[in-house]
Amino acid sequence: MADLETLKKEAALRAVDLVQSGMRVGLGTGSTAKYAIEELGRRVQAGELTGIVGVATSEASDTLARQVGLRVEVLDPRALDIAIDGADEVAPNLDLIKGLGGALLREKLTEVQARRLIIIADHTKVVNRLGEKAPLPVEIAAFGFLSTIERLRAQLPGGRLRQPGAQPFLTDNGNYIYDAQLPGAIDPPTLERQLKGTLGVVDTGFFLGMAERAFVASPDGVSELTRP
Ligand SMILES: O=C(CO)[C@H](O)[C@H](O)COP(=O)(O)O
Repeated sequence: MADLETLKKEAALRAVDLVQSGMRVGLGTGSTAKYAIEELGRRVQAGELTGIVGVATSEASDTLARQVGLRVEVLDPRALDIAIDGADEVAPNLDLIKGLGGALLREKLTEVQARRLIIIADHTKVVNRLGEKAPLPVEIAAFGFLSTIERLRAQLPGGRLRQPGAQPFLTDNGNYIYDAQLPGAIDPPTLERQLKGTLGVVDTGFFLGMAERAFVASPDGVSELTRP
């Protein structure tokens, strides 16, 4: 049976097939998006794609993209033709939870400007409802974070500051992340509005109504899901 890394790569390659010469491409973050960036670099180096400009959603993806020979520019107000990224959960309507890799803010800032957001994932990321497996990452300002967490705990009690070691995890934007377990019955748009209205919250890992399609790889092959 194909291992998860093989599946991630298969999904990534399908998404890269949508990229054409001259496109401005949003470059996602994470172990699945990595395969898409590497393949884009390979096609550019091989001369199969020309005039590609990448806009990276994290410092890590920026570094990788340059290493594989992609031209990388910062995000400006121009639209991106396409963005390719992974996800932590993919709901049947293609609403997503993202941000376990910690890049949610730059991902959202970038991908909201993409004409097409293409998600790449292995089959373990597909869920019936958001929050089924993954926590919802909420990026919060480092200043006053204990107060912000108290406000968040009043809404989502089962959560914790992301702290892999002695110090809290620091995002590329100098912020912290609160990983919130979601209760069973939530309405993502309502919760998103509530959280975004909470003092100290910068953004959430809900990506609602943004993805156009998802390539999901399983041992049976790659299936293509589109937004209903
Ligand atoms: O949102 C993300 C990073 O902020 C990633 O896209 C998400 O965590 C999926 O990562 P992976 O492909 O490594 O499972």
